[in-house]
Amino acid sequence: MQTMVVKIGSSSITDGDGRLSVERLQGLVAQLAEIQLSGRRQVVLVSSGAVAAGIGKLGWRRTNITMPEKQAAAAVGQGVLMHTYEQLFGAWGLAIGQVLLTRSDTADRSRFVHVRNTLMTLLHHGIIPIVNENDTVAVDEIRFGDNDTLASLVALVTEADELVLLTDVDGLYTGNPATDPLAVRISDVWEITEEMEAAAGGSGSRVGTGGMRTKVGAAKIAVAGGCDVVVASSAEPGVLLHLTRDIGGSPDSPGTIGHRSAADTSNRIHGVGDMGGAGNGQGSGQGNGNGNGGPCNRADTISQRSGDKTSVGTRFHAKAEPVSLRKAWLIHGSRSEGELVIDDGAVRALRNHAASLLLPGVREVKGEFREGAAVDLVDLTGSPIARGIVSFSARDLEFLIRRQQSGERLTDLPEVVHRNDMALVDRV
Ligand SMILES: Nc1ncnc2c1ncn2[C@@H]1O[C@H](COP(=O)(O)OP(=O)(O)O)[C@@H](O)[C@H]1O
Ligand SMILES: N[C@@H](CCC(=O)OP(=O)(O)O)C(=O)O
Repeated sequence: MQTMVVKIGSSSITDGDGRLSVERLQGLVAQLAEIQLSGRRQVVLVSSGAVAAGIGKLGWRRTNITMPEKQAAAAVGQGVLMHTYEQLFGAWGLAIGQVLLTRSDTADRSRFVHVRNTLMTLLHHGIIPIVNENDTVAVDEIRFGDNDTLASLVALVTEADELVLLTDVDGLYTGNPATDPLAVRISDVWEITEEMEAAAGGSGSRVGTGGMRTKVGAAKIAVAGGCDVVVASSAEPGVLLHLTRDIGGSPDSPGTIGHRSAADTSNRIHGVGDMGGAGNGQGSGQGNGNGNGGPCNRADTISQRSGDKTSVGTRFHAKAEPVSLRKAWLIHGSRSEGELVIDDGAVRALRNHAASLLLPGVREVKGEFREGAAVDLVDLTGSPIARGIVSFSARDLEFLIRRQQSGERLTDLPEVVHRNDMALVDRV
């Protein structure tokens, strides 16, 4: 069965006063339950709202709140949130499981694997995982900080087919629609450009965190791993039902956004994805009905397809040749513990010949790390080339480099970073 990760932002589950709105949650849960129970998808929910729910429950005001107070509010609110979900999903006969994560849970490979096993086991038993950042313990160095990024990693971990980011706006616009009345919605994105990233601004609400910027960042991660991403409005009636009813329909109806057939999903992360039949709208932007002028021109250059009134939200299409889960994890999930400066010959070998990194290509070792750590491989100017799992500790590597420089011939050494344990930064 296909897996769909749905992230609901704080702005979508709170009322005008910033308090948790059970009514809004009810509508979304009803859709998720229908999707899960009909067998159309197995659902993973990433839900924000702990801080908002806590502040509402405690009667605090959001302005001038300190970090410990925010974390205390999350401690209260997470309970309120899960109690609410428990009741709402329970009414449909569905069980839920709470999964609270920090960045360090994905940075460490073995914890990443444990998180994956837990999520997969919940899914196997038909239990809906409800994921949030573990706000009460997360400090800056180990924080995702926004649930969009967290949701994209959850999509990678669960090898999801689709990540839906539900928010208070119906997609990515050519500018922030809260401040730019001429901004138009982009309906399909085949390649995330710098211009597009620049158009994505911060949060428009009092309760939201990352705004569109973190959603585009999340989309970048998920599409590299072979997962389609849709940014859509939670307020649109039946939005999730639209998105899941439609595999194989006509390209422009709300029901046709999905393009992956059930048969081609098994290879979605490890193999080559199939974009068959989904090539519509690729290329320059379509007319957006705005006539001439700035926003119109901007839309034409930054969107592959703008101003489409019929589709749901913005769909970021998965890369046709996704990287393996391990490589996606290396670049986006792991935390680098050091740096290897490599010479130009090694850069060429890595980039052009898919080679492993051998000792003669390593010029310098920076940082303290043990064998098996994730390290960045940078060129002589310091530009990042790749990240990989290193076979030696920093100390051993330095020792080997010194022996090599003194003229000793070192044979039969393992690769410093094996190709299978390496991801090039510009490919992921
Ligand atoms: N280019 C853009 N297109 C659409 N929305 C944008 C854009 N730039 C900034 N935004 C803002 O992003 C907001 C959604 O993000 P956010 O407030 O963080 O919501 P959530 O709580 O759902 O994560 C929108 O309300 C909008 O004001
Ligand atoms: N973990 C926080 C939410 C952080 C966050 O990213 O919020 P949002 O931008 O509304 O998705 C909470 O539960 O309040």
